[in-house]
Amino acid sequence: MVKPAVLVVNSSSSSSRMLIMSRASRKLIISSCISAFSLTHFHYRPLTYYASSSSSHSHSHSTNPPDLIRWVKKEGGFVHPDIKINSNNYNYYGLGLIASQDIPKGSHLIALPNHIPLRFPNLNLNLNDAAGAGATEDSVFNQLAQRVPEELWAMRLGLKLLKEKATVHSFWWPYICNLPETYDVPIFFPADDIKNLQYAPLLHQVNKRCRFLLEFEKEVSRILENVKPDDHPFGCQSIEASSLGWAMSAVSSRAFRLHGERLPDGTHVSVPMMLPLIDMCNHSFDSNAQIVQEQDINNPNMLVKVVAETRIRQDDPIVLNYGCLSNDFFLLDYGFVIPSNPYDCIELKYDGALLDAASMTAGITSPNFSSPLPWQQQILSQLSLHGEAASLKVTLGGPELVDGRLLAALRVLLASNMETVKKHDLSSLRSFSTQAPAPLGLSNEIAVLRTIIALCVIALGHFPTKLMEDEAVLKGGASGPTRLAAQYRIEKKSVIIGVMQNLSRKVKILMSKESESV
Ligand SMILES: C[S@@+](CC[C@H](N)C(=O)[O-])C[C@H]1O[C@@H](n2cnc3c(N)ncnc32)[C@H](O)[C@@H]1O
Repeated sequence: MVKPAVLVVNSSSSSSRMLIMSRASRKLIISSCISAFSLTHFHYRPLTYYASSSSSHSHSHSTNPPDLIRWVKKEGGFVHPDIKINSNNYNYYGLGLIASQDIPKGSHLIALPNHIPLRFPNLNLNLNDAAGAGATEDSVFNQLAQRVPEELWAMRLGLKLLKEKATVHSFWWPYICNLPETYDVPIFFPADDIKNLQYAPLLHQVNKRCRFLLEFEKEVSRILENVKPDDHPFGCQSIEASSLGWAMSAVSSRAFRLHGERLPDGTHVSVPMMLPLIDMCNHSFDSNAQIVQEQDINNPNMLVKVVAETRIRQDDPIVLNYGCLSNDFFLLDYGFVIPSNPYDCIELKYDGALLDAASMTAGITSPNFSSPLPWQQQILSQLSLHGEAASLKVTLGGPELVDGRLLAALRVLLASNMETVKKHDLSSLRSFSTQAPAPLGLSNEIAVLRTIIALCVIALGHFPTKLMEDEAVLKGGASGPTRLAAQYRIEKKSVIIGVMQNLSRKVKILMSKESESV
């Protein structure tokens, strides 16, 4: 079973695409629709790409692409006779796969042989040869790929996609023609809409990607400057940040991670790949199909297939679960937001002064989060919330509701005596179970939950707009990135409100238990 590792978005057609660095409030028009590259080499196609537009939210595929199902079958793949590509919900999810008849559970829907997926080539080159006289097309390509940090692996596979897009007789041309021409991911949002995401961890990621693309554009141009036409991986076309962004978004929104070669410890490396036709399936947490990889990656037979997990009724879309991801990942990589996403959460920095403020707001006198006692510091260190190796990122929301480390820290710091705390191990202090609803006593637990509720109030106050204002943006008919940004922040605020409501209910129950016990 594999999951998509990256994602897509698209929006309306537009004649310009922009990459924005919101932190510096700079709006950089990276290129006009089709840049003035020169087609100096016969075997290459122009690397056209289009920007996401701020005016509407619609996927943009080319108008008359080759028949993808026919191509997959011609290449030895299997496609169930009762599935077809559907464009009826085009404006919302883009294209998708749909059942034209009832399909029984367990049916094989699609199978792809080894040569159809698009993956990063295993070049195994000596990097010292990659520049200068000994450079070949592969070595130049490899040198570019080596410049991409591991965490931006989508860009690495994106380079391969751009290379194939530039090649006239590319084997993958029928697939590439079917890819959306635009993506609604935040790197293509106008500066104001990036700013309107209003949530620092996501803004940080968006800025990081934009900065990387702008820097990488320069590096690519430097590396390709003196490369001979025959060795140029992109047919002598200039590669701009916007085409790099297109490729990275195409991969991040459609790639799946499959098992690669087996390592000595028995595990497998995971290899991101683009899976033609399979990547036409849209996402649902309530999926009706799943990807199954049965063969070794080097097996020439069927590499990967999609199997019906449930009975699929006529006209139902065929949907995969892209993964239990937060809306940050869905938006950043795929360009959409899931309403009431059970995996969405907010990140906070564990900060003594902030917790003191929250605790005092909750009516707790003299909290000592900023100055924990030595025995409390010791436990905080065990929780990695104190000391040099501390990792201060904690979360609220999602399946855990309250980060176990945060919960344990609050319980310990609001505890009046060390002996009671020492009777408990860390795992019970971290746990939010109904069996042990208050490991350090009712009043300690009530103070802990009230502090978290106050923390939520502070977090909500950090958003520049109110929920009602965001909802008015949607009601006002905003579209494209403005709508997505509003949806995103509505969901983030809803996560916080959900945590507050849940904890308030728990406080009520604990208070009634407390009054019963008096
Ligand atoms: C793997 S592709 C699926 C095929 C795609 N719809 C197309 O037109 O080519 C993933 C993209 O489909 C769209 N998508 C998939 N599932 C979605 C969902 N549940 N809600 C909104 N958009 C979705 C997003 O644009 C996402 O980036």
